[in-house]
Amino acid sequence: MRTAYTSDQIRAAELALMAKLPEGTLMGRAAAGLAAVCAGLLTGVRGRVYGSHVVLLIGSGDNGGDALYAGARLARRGARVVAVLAGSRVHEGGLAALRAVGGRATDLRVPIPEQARELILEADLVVDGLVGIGGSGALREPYATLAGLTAQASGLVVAVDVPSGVDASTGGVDGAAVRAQVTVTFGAYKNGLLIDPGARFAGAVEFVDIGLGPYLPDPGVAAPTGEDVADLLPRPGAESDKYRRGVVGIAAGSDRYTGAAVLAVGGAVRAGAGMVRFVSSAEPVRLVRARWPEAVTTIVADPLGGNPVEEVGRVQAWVLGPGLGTGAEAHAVARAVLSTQVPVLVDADGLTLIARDRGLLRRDAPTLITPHAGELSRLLGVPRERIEARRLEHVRRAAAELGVTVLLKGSTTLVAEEDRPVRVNTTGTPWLATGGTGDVLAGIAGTLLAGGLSCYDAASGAAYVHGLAARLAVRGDLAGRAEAPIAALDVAQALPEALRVL
Ligand SMILES: NC(=O)C1=CN([C@@H]2O[C@H](COP(=O)(O)OP(=O)(O)OC[C@H]3O[C@@H](n4cnc5c(N)ncnc54)[C@H](O)[C@@H]3O)[C@@H](O)[C@H]2O)[C@@H](O)CC1
Ligand SMILES: [K+]
Repeated sequence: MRTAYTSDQIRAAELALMAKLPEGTLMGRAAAGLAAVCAGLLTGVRGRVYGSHVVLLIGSGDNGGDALYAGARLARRGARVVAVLAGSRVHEGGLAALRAVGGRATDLRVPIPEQARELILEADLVVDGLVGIGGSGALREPYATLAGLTAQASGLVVAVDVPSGVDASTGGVDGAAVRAQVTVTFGAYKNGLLIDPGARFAGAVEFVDIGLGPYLPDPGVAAPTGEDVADLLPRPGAESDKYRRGVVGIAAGSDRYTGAAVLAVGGAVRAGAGMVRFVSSAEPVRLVRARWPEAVTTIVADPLGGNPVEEVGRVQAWVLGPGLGTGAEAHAVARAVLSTQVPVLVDADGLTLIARDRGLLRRDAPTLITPHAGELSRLLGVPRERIEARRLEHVRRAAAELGVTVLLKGSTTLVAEEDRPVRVNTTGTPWLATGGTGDVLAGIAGTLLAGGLSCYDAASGAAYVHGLAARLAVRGDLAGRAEAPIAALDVAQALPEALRVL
């Protein structure tokens, strides 16, 4: 499990560790790690460090100090290093170290002279040491202009600890931020490196151990690795039969919306359900039977005329909602499913129904909801843009207010349950942003719920496997071939391979 922390948590741990070490030790470790990564990158693109042009963007805090000491190390190896001093103060020790080995420093405060632009645009490497975990709010000038200029850099951009402009604790970005190819982070991951929009600015994250581990508190955010997910997933044993492996019920589709049902059932079948019981009106049932003969189907002609899921037979978990519709008949199906005593996953139209009738969520058995930001917006009464900008805050709030497990879809999928770290999924791909992939995800998570996983584990395991399957589908394999667009059914079809390589 890769764990991540807020700035305050990191700072407290650093204070505890620093108290036991000679002054400057931690910055020395950070700068050495940063310089090593930079040297490796320069060697990769230029063949050597000697003679390369390095520009350091230096703010007034210790983040700038790290960059200056690392710049000094690079200058010692023959790099031509220029520090752009953007703050009202500068880390004096770091600046002296850089000057001692022939590095230059240019004091470039507002307004940004043309020279700063040229330096940034032409450098082989730009090191962003403007602000780290001490940053708060939108970047002020001249930092904002400098951060914006990094987008035009022709060389590499490496962020120190966290890209300046990204809120390390939340991943929020208000205004300009440095867009890095690599972020070298010290001591522990910061939440903002894993959660969008911040994660998008961080690029590849390189971790430098400065000895903080024993001093870190319980994490607020955690990203499961493939190994973690493999450990979670149920594997059939000698004594397994289809009932023990888990029967998942799927109440989805309507005569108007049939595709979502086919995709959700596909996700469940391909994720390895012991059995899928599908209940819907006649047309979706016809299509599901044609595509997935493995599913056992029930047609409900009149959901208002009695309990619509009574005849379905025993299930260990339900998936409710994809393509279900939002009228009175769909409401009757939702009420019947949510009245059962087994875990229920609510997605898509099911979310519209519970947004209108919160009473549906009053139940004893576990509930997992899987909204995207728009659907969560309706559930919380918060504008979609605000949710997108503050995903961590809102997924936590939804779990607390609704008393359910919440999987918030998006470029980085988050899973929240009260009193647990928010789980972040790292396997997604932008190609997943296509219609129907959410239905497949619902089917996978439903299968894992039916297999006995908790909502929290089923949601994070499903997100991981779903993202991995999408990556496989995009490339044909994991061997780095070119990427191609995918359809939702491709993701379902790639699930067995994803489970094999996990
Ligand atoms: N504390 C420690 O033990 C260690 C800290 N390290 C480095 O120190 C950094 C933290 O240093 P600091 O606490 O000095 O803080 P930072 O250097 O991250 O930033 C603080 C400075 O930035 C300014 N600032 C804050 N928000 C701003 C904004 N929106 N626009 C413009 N300026 C803004 C503040 O006025 C202050 O001068 C870490 O990110 C890391 O890079 C490392 O050297 C490892 C050890
Ligand atoms: K930075």
